[in-house]
Amino acid sequence: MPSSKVIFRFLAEPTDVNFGGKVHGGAVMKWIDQAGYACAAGWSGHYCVTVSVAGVKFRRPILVGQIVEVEAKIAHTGRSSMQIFIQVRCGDPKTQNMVETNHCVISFIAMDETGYPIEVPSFKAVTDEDIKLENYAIKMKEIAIETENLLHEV
Ligand SMILES: CC(=O)SCCNC(=O)CCNC(=O)[C@H](O)C(C)(C)COP(=O)(O)OP(=O)(O)OC[C@H]1O[C@@H](n2cnc3c(N)ncnc32)[C@H](O)[C@@H]1OP(=O)(O)O
Repeated sequence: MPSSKVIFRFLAEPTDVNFGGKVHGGAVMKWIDQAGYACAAGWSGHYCVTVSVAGVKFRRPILVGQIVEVEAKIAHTGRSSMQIFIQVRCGDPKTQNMVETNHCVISFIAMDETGYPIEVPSFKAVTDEDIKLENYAIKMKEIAIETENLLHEV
C-alpha cells in the first residue's frame, strides 16, 4: 500500500521574506505545490502535474526563523486525479506550539510516459475524519471545475 501522507518540516529563511518582513504568499504556495507533488507522486508511482488549487486562505503570517510544517495527505482519488488536503502550520522552534496558517485542496493528475493521464490507485476513506476530508475534497474539486466552466460560458 503506498503512503498517503507526506510531511515537510523546515525553518522559514530570510530569502522567503516579502517587503513587509513576513514570508511571501508565493513561497507558501511553492511549499504547498512541492509537498502536494511528493504526496501525489508517492501515491501514484508516476510523475504528476498540478491541475488546480482550491480554497487557499492566508489565515496568519509566517515569520522568519519559525518552524514551518506542510502536511499533505490524499483525501480523494478519481481515475487519474488525486485531491490532496494540505495544512500549513508554523511555530516558534523553542516551544514547538504550532498554529495553522493555511489549508487547501490541491489536485494533481498522474501522467504516463507519453504525457497522458493514467489511472491511480484508489483511496478508501476509513475514519470519520477521512470521510469528512474526502467530502470536502470532492466539493472543492467540483467547485474548481464548475468555476472554470463559468468563465468559459461568459
Ligand atoms: C508539479 C507541477 O507543478 S506541474 C506544473 C503545473 N501544471 C501543469 O503544467 C499542468 C498543465 N495542465 C495539463 O497538462 C492538463 O490540463 C491536464 C493533463 C492536467 C488535465 O487535462 P484535461 O484535458 O483537463 O484532462 P482530462 O479531461 O482527461 O481530466 C483529467 C482529470 O483531471 C480532472 N480535472 C480537470 N480539471 C480539474 C480541475 N480544475 N480541478 C481538479 N481536477 C480537474 C478531471 O476531473 C479528471 O479527473 P479524473 O481522471 O480523476 O476523473
